[in-house]
Formats: sequence, structure tokens, C-alpha cells
Amino acid sequence: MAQTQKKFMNSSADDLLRAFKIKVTGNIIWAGGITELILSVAQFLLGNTGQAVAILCAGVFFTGAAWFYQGRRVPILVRVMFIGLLTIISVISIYKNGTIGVYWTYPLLVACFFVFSGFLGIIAAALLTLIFGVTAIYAMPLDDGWRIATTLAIICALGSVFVVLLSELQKLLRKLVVTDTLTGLHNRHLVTGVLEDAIYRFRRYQRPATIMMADLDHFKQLNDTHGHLFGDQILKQVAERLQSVLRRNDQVFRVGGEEFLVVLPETGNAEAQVVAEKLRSLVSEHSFNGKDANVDVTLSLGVAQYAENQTWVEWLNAADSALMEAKRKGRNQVQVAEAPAERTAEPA
Ligand SMILES: Nc1nc2c(ncn2[C@@H]2O[C@H](COP(=O)(O)OP(=O)(O)OP(=O)(O)O)[C@@H](O)[C@H]2O)c(=O)[nH]1
Repeated sequence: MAQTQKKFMNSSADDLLRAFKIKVTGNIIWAGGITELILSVAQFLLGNTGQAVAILCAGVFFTGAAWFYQGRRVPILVRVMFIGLLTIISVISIYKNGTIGVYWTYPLLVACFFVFSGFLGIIAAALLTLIFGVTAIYAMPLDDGWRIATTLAIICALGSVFVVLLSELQKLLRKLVVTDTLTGLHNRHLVTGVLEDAIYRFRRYQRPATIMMADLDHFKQLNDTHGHLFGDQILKQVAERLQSVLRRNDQVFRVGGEEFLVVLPETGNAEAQVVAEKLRSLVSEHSFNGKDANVDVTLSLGVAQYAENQTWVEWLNAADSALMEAKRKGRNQVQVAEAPAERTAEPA
């Protein structure tokens, strides 16, 4: 069981990206908080006691928040407060110190793209550009004010383009991570989510669902005889044939070298058995055309309908055991998993 769980429990691209974003936002808040602590000392030394106390409070709050939320998502309210407070400090600084006060606006503008995700970052950066630009024009000679407002707007525009490109790249990466490049089918990364959805629908609406584990027979022999590239061509054609029979809402995954998982929502054992037979005969009864030869390939399948109180690992194991049984009984056949022994629901 542990092996099945390990095989399918890969972190998804989304999980990895989420963890990365949490780390970046946390680090920015750390850096911002510590910078404020240092700045407050500088303000004390300059004799600006009021400003120093305000910055010190902000510094203590944000280093505390960064420490408290380590490894977790920092709540939006804290992030808004972080950017908001630094914006107020920067505006006061521009107003009081003129050009010297502008320096902090640039890193703050860039930080918006990291502290808020996607379009929220663009909106925050645009808002800050407007606030700083207007303050600069108002508080400085017009020549300086316009220059500062323009450079801030350029940074905002470049950052926004970067965010849009990054979100496109993210979509592409996600697609690549969940797609098997040889067959174009989904790979195992989406399996857990799809099975959990099916289990949810069963528990909530009593909708049946059945899975099939399908494995090509003696594929090693085919590879050894015709070569790996030839084997690849056959795998592609098998994937096409499997898809040609299935319904739109059925899903096929390539979960191993020559192993496929088919998920049939709204389908019970009897109906799934018919589909499995169809898949088996579609593969076994028509030759495959490789580059240099035509070959006959057979397919073994294990079918398992979801049974109450099963976990997704147990469900997969049931289909896997049925597949093993099909292999053991001579291959090129369909085996249906035995219904699991009655079990009472585990306490929530
Ligand atoms: N061409 C090709 N072969 C692959 C790929 N992934 C795995 N294989 C091969 O698939 C074969 C699987 O061999 P086995 O696990 O022994 O299974 P089998 O020969 O099909 O035997 P049974 O499953 O018991 O019928 C190995 O030779 C792998 O190298 C792939 O992407 N392309």
C-alpha cells in the first residue's frame, strides 16, 4: 500500500509554486521588517524621534509577523498592512526630504509584485506608482517630480509585463508537469485529485465510479526485439486507441512505462467490464503498425468499482491486484476486483 501511495503522491506543480511564493513573501517581509528596525535607529540618531518610534513599531510588527508565519501563507491583511505602512512612510519621506526620500519607493514598488500574486500585484504597483508620482510632483520642483513619476511608471509597466509572462509560463509548466510527453495523456500527477473527486461524489451523491489498471503484456520482449523507439511508437498508438473508445468525461493516465489508469465516473462494475473488454479487444485484435514492422500486442486489465469507506490508495490497490490476477491467469484478459469485506465507517 505504501508503495502505491508513494507512486502517486508527487507534489504537484501548483504545490511547489505555492511553497515557493510563501517563501518569497515571507523573506520580503523579514527583509522589510529588519530594514525598518535599522532605519529606526538611523532616525533616532538624526533626532527624528517621532518618525523613529513609528518605524520601530512597524519593524517590530513585521519581523514578528514574518517569524510567526514562517513556512505558512502570510494573511492578505498583514501583507496589505506591510505595503500600506511602508507606502505611508515613503510618502512622508518624499514630502519631508524631497529627492532623498524617493529611494525607498523603487524597492517597495518591486516588492508589490512578490508580496501579492498575479494581477493583485499589478494593481498594488499601479496604485503605489500613482501615489508616489503625485506626491513627487506635488512636493518637488516639477522637473524632478515628472522624472520620478515617469521612472516609477516604467518600473511598474516592466514589472506588470513580467508578471503576465510569468503567469503564462506557469500555465505552460503546469501543463508540461501533468502531461506525458510521449503519448500526450495525463501522467500520474493528477491521479490523486481525480480519485479524490470521484470518492467525494460517491460519498455526497452516491454516484458510482470505477477504475481500470491496464498493462501491455510482454512489452519488454517487444522492446528487446524491435528496439525502444519502436516500443514508443506502439505506446503512442495504444494511447490513441484507448482514448478513441472512451467517453469525454472518462480519463486515461499513463502511470508507468506500459501501464495506464482509466477512470470512469458515473460507471459501475458491470458497465466498466464491458468497456474494459472493448479496450482489450481493440488492442489485442488489431495489429499495430511500427516503422519497420507490424506487431500484435495484448492488454491485461484490472477493474475495480469504488467501495464504501475505501481510501484512494485501497481503491487503486484493488484495481492493481485485479490486474495482477489477469496477468497470473495468462494475460490478455479482464479481471474484476472482489468487493472488499464489509467495514464500518471510521470515525471522522
Ligand atoms: N519503448 C518504451 N518502453 C518502455 C517505456 N517505459 C517502460 N518501458 C519498458 O516496458 C517494459 C516493461 O517490462 P515489464 O515490467 O517486465 O513488463 P512486461 O514485459 O510487459 O511483462 P508483463 O507486464 O508481465 O506482461 C520494460 O522493458 C521497460 O523498459 C517507454 O517509455 N518506452
